[in-house]
Amino acid sequence: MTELLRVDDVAVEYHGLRAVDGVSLSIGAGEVLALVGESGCGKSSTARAVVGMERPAAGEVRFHGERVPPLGLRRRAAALTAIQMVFQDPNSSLNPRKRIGDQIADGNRAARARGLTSEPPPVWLEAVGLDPAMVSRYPHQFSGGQRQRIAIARALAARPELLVADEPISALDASSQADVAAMMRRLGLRSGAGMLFISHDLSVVRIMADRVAVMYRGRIVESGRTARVWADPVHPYTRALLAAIPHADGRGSLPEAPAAEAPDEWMAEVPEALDRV
Ligand SMILES: Nc1ncnc2c1ncn2[C@@H]1O[C@H](COP(=O)(O)OP(=O)(O)OP(=O)(O)O)[C@@H](O)[C@H]1O
Repeated sequence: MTELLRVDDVAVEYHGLRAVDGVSLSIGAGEVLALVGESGCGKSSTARAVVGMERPAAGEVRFHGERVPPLGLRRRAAALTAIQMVFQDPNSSLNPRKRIGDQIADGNRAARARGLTSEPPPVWLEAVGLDPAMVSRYPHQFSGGQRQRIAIARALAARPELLVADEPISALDASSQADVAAMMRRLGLRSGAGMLFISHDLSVVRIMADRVAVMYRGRIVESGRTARVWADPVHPYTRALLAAIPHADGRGSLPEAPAAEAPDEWMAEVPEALDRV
C-alpha cells in the first residue's frame, strides 16, 4: 500500500502546555484511520497539525514524503489542495455569501488544478443526498445537517488524496450519521484516497475505519486494525472506552468483535455519473 501520510513524533503546544505529545501515525492510500479518545485529548490539534494549520512544536508531518508546511489556511488552500478537511461545524468550511454551487465549483477547480476531472456541482449534491436543483441557494437556506453534506461535497469535489474529517457527523441527526459516514467512505476512497476520521461515535468508527488509534492525554496509547482493537483491546483506557459504548438496553459492556465486512447498506450504489469520474 502506498503511504500517503506519515506523522512522526509530533507535539503541539499551547502557551507552553503540550496538547499533543509525541504522536506518530501513518495512512496509506485507500485506508481510513480513525482517531478516537475523550474530549480534550488532542484529536483536533493532531488533525490541524496534519493539514498545516498548526505548527508542530516538535516532530514532522510528511505527505507523499514531503514535509507539510505550516501555512495560514488561505495559502495552504492553494498549495495543498490534495489534502481537504471537513470540520465539525460546516460554517467553518462554507462561505455564507456564496451560492453552494459556486463553492462546490471551487472544489472542482482545485481538482482541475491538479489535472483531475471532477463532476459538476449538481452531481455532487445528488451524491451527498441533496436535491441538485438547490445548487443556486445559499448556505443559510439549509439545515445544519444539510450544510455539513454540502461541506463534504465541496471537499470531495476537489478529489482529495487525503481527507481529514474532524467530527464530520456530530452535527447530523442520529438517523443520518451512519449514512453520511458511509457516503464519505464510499465517495472519498473510490480513487485510492486516504482518510483521517475523528469521531467520538465508536459504533460508526467500528464499521468505518480500517485502523484505529486511541488517544489519551495527548498520546496514542493503542493502535491497530479495528477488528483487533475491538476484539482484544490491550490498553486499560481502550477497554474503558469500549466498555462505555451504550447498548440498546442502556447497559455498558464490551461489544462483540466487529463484523468482517460492512453491512450491505454501506455499499450502496455510487450515483452513475460519479462512477465515471
Ligand atoms: N487554540 C488553543 N489554545 C489553547 N489551548 C487549546 C487550543 N486548542 C486546543 N487547546 C487545548 O488543547 C487540548 C486538546 O484540545 P483538542 O481540541 O485537540 O482536543 P480534542 O480531543 O479534539 O477534543 P474534542 O473531542 O472536545 O474536540 C485541550 O486541553 C484544549 O483545551
